[in-house]
Amino acid sequence: MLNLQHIRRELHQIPELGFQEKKTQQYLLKIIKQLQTEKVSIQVWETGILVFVEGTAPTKTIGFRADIDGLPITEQTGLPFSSKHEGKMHACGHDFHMTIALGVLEQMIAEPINDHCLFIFQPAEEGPGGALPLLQSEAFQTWRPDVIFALHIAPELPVGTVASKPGLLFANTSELFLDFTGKGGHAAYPHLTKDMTVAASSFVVQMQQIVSRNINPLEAAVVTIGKMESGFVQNAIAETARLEGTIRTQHPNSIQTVKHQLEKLIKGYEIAYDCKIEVDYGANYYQVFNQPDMVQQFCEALAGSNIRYQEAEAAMTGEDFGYMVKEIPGFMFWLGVNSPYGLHHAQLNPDEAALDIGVNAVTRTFSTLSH
Ligand SMILES: CC(=O)N[C@@H](CCC[C@H](N)C(=O)O)C(=O)O
Repeated sequence: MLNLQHIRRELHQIPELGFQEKKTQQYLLKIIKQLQTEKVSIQVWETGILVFVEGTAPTKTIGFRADIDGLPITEQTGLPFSSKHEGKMHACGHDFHMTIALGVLEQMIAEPINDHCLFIFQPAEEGPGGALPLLQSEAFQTWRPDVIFALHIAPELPVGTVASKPGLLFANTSELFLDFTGKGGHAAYPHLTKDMTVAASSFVVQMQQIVSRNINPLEAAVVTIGKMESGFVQNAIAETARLEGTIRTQHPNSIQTVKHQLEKLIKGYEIAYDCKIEVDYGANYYQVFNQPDMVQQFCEALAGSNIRYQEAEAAMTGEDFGYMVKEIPGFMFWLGVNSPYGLHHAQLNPDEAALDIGVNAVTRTFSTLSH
């Protein structure tokens, strides 16, 4: 029987960024091949893996997706099994998602259900997005599921609790990268320069009015700058600056409204600060919209278990799984892992007791969705 805690800790130590998950892929393949029987087929796609388990009397294929990439965050948990990859961390729980998928795979092989099962180990959820190219790949078409589901850890929920809701669960997102170019010079002669630290700082503050003045307050939207870089020494004026952030909206059309306003602001800043500003929207994800009847079936799957279901609120987090449920009926749920530090925090430390809960919830869901 797989030791899930051990697997999670091994995966936790080797986080890799989107489409670089080579070690992770090798590790997963090693475990999957230990479980493989004549009823199990494997395909590799980029740095991801698809595992197909034949059903006993199939009428459809049920897909479960686990994302496998880490984040460019330096871990500060102090745990003995901390990341061995400098500057990278599983700070969004994908080590949990993979481990739970392996635990369920083991169960589905031991006790196959009527329908076929497809386990999708998907790269690059944090960016640039693996779900869309995977959906369009030949590998996926071979075993394209008829229904699909996924989970995400929830640090704020206690272990033993899961949460979901019919309809909108995760937001529409767009990454945002802004490059400012002005004119550098001596710190004592600002009048001879075009200072990009000042331009970019002012831009960060000004752009916060885009949402408050252009988006219907009843439709949530967020613009966040998570990283700001400019200059190289204390007594020189910065010639360039870079802002990196993200746009989140509850309504698909609001993303365009925010981008349109942002571009008007850029034109104004180029004139006011006599500079050039280039914008790049990076990866864009479609909202996760849960199929109501599948959420209902999820609740039914948990009946008689020790897992507590609660209604979730829509969140402004993004998920490229949204592209999958746009095309394939499906849903996503939150799994409580009880950590005082949240997602994308360098001290995120999910409770490993949630691994078994996750396996139980997903296994039950497979059985309920099967005819
Ligand atoms: C669940 C979660 O935290 N997902 C990420 C997805 C990131 C998408 C992209 N890099 C962006 O920032 O728009 C999130 O940050 O919500």
